[in-house]
Amino acid sequence: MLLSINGLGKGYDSGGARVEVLRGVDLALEPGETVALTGESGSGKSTLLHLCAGLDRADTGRIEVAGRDLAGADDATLAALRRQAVGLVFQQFNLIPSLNVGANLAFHARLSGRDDPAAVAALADRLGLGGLMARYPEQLSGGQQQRVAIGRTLAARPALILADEPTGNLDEATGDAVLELMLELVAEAGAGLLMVTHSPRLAARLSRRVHLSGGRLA
Ligand SMILES: Nc1ncnc2c1ncn2[C@@H]1O[C@H](COP(=O)(O)OP(=O)(O)OP(=O)(O)O)[C@@H](O)[C@H]1O
Repeated sequence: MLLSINGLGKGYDSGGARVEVLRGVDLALEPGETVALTGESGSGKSTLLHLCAGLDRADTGRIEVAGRDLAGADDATLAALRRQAVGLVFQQFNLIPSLNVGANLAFHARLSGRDDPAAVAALADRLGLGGLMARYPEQLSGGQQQRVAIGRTLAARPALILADEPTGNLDEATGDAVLELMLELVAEAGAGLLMVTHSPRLAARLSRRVHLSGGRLA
């Protein structure tokens, strides 16, 4: 099992009151599965993704990534997990402005100890970025920047990819093309994907859909 979530609970203190956002979330994701996570604004989708990435800690329940329990893990273990097993793609591309495309692509692979220049070059070609390696993020279109962000994540070869509306910033045609490419590359890598989207149309392109409502998944 790549991702295993049982009875996950998370709340926040907000203006003196406690708001329980997740109230017993269960989810299992196998390698190679792509799961769309839908839910109304404020239902807790980003909260769930952050917990899966080890960026925040749950109040109750269990969450395991590639067999490692995140609840009991110390900060160093969580940081290592983020470097080696989990890849994140956000709506904001979060590219490093002072690095060119080639260096942005290699950055996470280096951090995770999987820097392989030939593999990065092949990935760049697949993403249609081969001719843009010397450019800087500000010299790219939104769709190109998001392809770099996806490539940077995939170059580190994470087992689990967490994506928060990865095409939310792009026009429909560009977003569709970028998603198609991402799904192809994720499938080739045999990785698992959990992707937040507001779009039922995009959700239908993934192998399964789960809906977050009232703090639980259905
Ligand atoms: N750090 C925080 N402190 C207090 N409340 C928070 C915090 N983070 C999130 N919340 C609250 O938790 C709820 C869930 O937020 P979250 O961002 O997970 O929802 P979401 O489903 O991703 O929403 P959207 O689709 O609008 O991005 C919201 O009511 C939000 O205001």
